[in-house]
Amino acid sequence: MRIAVPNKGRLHEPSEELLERAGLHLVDGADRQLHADTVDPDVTVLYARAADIPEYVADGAADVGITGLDQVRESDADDLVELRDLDFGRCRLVLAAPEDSHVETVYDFEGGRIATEFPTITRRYFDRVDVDVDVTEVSGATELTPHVDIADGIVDITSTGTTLRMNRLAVVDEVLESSVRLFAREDTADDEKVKQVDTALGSVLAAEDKRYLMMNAPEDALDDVKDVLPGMGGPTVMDIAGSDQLAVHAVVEEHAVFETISSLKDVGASDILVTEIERLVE
Ligand SMILES: Nc1ncnc2c1ncn2[C@@H]1O[C@H](COP(=O)(O)OP(=O)(O)OP(=O)(O)O)[C@@H](O)[C@H]1O
Ligand SMILES: O=P(O)(O)OC[C@H]1O[C@H](OP(=O)(O)OP(=O)(O)O)[C@H](O)[C@@H]1O
Ligand SMILES: [Mg+2]
Repeated sequence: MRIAVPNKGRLHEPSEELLERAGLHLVDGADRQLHADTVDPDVTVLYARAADIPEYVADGAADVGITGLDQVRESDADDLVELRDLDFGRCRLVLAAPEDSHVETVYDFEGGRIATEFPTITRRYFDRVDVDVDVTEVSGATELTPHVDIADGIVDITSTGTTLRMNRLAVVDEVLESSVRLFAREDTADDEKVKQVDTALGSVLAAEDKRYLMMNAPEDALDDVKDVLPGMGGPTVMDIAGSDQLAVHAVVEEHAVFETISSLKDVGASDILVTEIERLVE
């Protein structure tokens, strides 16, 4: 079973980090540029350009892929199914025009020229809104093209908005909201190994916004402690040898930790520990 992962660029490191955190540790090999073995002898990692990954999965060179939704939509690859939003590489594909142009809506582009690294998505978008434009594919520095009379507008990626601002471009419309996805082919999406990898990656995401709370509490405070802990399936309660205190463990939403600790102290809990959770399989 092969996982295609971006070989460079901004998605490379976070993708590898996610695999590591999911327990799919990469084993050092001679050519980590091309592929890497993992601790699971049945799972290998194949490195490819972010833009090529959908095609690799569609062709069967890999069984699952990790890349941006923009790349999946831009590719001609059919029969791909999205398994999971991996919640990084968040960006927007937007239609933008020079700030000083008279363009206000997409309809003002009728008969105009659009430069983009995403010609497929762009043509599909203009077809949908029924505006006739000439789409030119460029391979970088898209933001410059309206200023050198190559285009009247662009469709490009933005996240902080800095690049658009620096190039005096204003957003006219949003074309696509993107983030990194785990995807497979239709015919392999239900394979046991594919599901295992999906579950492992999902377990990292599920744990991210949770914390594990451990505390001691007097027996007669247990009901109050339970009331305070929203926890998943109630807290775990254990006797402490030679003590009239109980040990109470629970999983709590990260955003609720601050308030929960105050309430726990109020009802008599002590020695409260908060720890991160590596993975959580529900
Ligand atoms: N500014 C950004 N913020 C968040 N995600 C982004 C941003 N720019 C790109 N991405 C996401 O990362 C993916 C890959 O972009 P990246 O810049 O790493 O590679 P690239 O420029 O396509 O690769 P190459 O260097 O091979 O041309 C994009 O398709 C998109 O999903
Ligand atoms: O809204 P911002 O935060 O400014 O991000 C948007 C920029 O980020 C990407 O470029 P990248 O940095 O990947 O450089 P590249 O053109 O070499 O791909 C994208 O192509 C935009 O140019
Ligand atoms: Mg880039």
